[in-house]
Amino acid sequence: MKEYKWVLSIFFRQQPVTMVSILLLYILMYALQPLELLLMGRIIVSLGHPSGVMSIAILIIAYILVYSLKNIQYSFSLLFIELLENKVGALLQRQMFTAIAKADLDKLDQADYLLQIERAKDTLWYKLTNAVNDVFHFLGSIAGFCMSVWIIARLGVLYVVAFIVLGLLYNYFVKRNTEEHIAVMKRQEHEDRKLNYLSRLMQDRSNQKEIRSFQIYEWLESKRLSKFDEIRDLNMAFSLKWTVIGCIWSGLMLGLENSTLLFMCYAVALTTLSLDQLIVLTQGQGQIIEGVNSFAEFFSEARKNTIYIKEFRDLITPETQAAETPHQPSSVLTRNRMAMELHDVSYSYGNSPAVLKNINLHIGRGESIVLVGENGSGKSTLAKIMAGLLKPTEGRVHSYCKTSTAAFQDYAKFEFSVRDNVGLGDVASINDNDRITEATVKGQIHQVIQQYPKGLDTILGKKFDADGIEMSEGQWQKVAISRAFMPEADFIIFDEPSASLDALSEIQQFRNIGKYFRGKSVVLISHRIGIAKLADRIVFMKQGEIVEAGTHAELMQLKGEYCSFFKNQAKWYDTGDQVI
Ligand SMILES: Nc1ncnc2c1ncn2[C@@H]1O[C@H](COP(=O)(O)OP(=O)(O)OP(=O)(O)O)[C@@H](O)[C@H]1O
Repeated sequence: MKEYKWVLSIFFRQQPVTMVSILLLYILMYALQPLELLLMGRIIVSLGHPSGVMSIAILIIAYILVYSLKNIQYSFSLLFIELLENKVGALLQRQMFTAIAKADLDKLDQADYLLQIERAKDTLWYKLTNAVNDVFHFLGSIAGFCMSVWIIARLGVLYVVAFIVLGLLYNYFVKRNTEEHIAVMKRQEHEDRKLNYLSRLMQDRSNQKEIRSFQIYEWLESKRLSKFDEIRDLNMAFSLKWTVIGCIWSGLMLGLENSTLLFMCYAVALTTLSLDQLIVLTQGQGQIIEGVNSFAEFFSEARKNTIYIKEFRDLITPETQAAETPHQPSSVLTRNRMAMELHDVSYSYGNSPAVLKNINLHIGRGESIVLVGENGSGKSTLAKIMAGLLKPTEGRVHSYCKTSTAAFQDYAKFEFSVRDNVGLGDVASINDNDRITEATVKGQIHQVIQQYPKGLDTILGKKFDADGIEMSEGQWQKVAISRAFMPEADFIIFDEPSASLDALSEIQQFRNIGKYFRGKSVVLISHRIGIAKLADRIVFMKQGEIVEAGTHAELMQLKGEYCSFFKNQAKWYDTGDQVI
């Protein structure tokens, strides 16, 4: 119920007038039901006295009025609910995407977090307004239930007790069904994600090359089908079991309900009950049972919804940051000289062993550093920590630079215009043609864009625009690099900015980085060892640790890890060039 309170407080804060209006409409709707019952009883009594034609007419008009009011109320409450859904939904959706944008990057690879996002999306559009709707129904049904009990109690308290017992028996069924449904739901969600993944695999363009070349369509399809069958069987088993139980239970309940009806008919025969009272009682029986049922259904739905709402709430609630280890504030001199300091930084992805261990690194203002090391030695992880995309599991990072920019090997491909793709590097200048053009020159994609008839307005990608341009991987990378040239940054991170570039473009790219970022702090990761020679300092990493650091000459003289790494790579290239 904590979650329901949270949802209601959000909705009441955002849309107080709409919420109060819906609440009043619901109470009115439920209170009108027993009123209908009363009027019906009165009409039947009046029919036995033909002299009161006028009073019968008034009663019938009142009955029609109440009936119409109920329908009008229903239509309006639907309208208000839709209004709530759109207004509050939009706000919460924004909060959800903000939370995702702020989450540690590592989380976006974790199954639990991805499932949480799926549940949150579901919650946003259905479960939240459902929760509000359910609460209103619940409050309304309490009002209706109380009125029905009052009407029936006047005919005999025993009837009220009997009808409530009948309602409770119905609910035993609902309770058991809910418990099992929750278990099935949880299991199905995991399987659904796997099924969606397999379906996406087969429709995603980037996978089609491998799927066709290796002819793995049948294998994938059988995997998808078997997952589909597994989910279907899970659902069918649940539905079948509860359909059978439901039939038996309904049969039993019908028997019990009819027994009470027979008893009431017997009372009419004995003239202890009048005909109009019998009608009021049979109607009232339905309303009381329905009332008890709606209470049970409310709690059962609440149990299911709570799971989702809690996930949504956890997702949009920022994590409380662990208290930072106190440290000596850096002196003004340090701040003026340093761009970034890393103290005893370690990092683990989830519960896996640490992939970075006790990294201590100081990067000076205007210094260029190249991170070198074998695959998996932790270079990209370190770059992401420097860029603030990952928070160190242990240790501290101090950045003394105001603005930074980065280009990563797994760059984003936005299916927007060239202008947007490049301009997003500095959103404030997204319409500044001169700056965007300048960035494309630095990123070496200007000449290609010039050939497009729509120039900077050319849409990249064909998913949403038939006239869109499909770029090659290297061209896409040049667009990503151009983006990194947009901001006036004083700290620059390039994680393999040339992985997809041809050899000449690659050499030019490194020259451009040196030329346009002269005087700035640059951290560069590259597998092309020759460019390391151009850096002020080379940092060699192995198994998550910095094992050597120094200039190319110093490290070659050391004849350690870097020296043998360099020699091994250099023998495959013509080392006569400045850049290998
Ligand atoms: N999202 C992730 N989740 C779990 N482990 C990861 C993740 N990304 C990287 N790793 C692990 O962290 C270690 C370091 O990876 P990282 O990408 O930082 O190395 P790298 O030196 O940049 O490698 P490469 O030269 O191949 O790009 C690897 O063992 C890798 O398996």
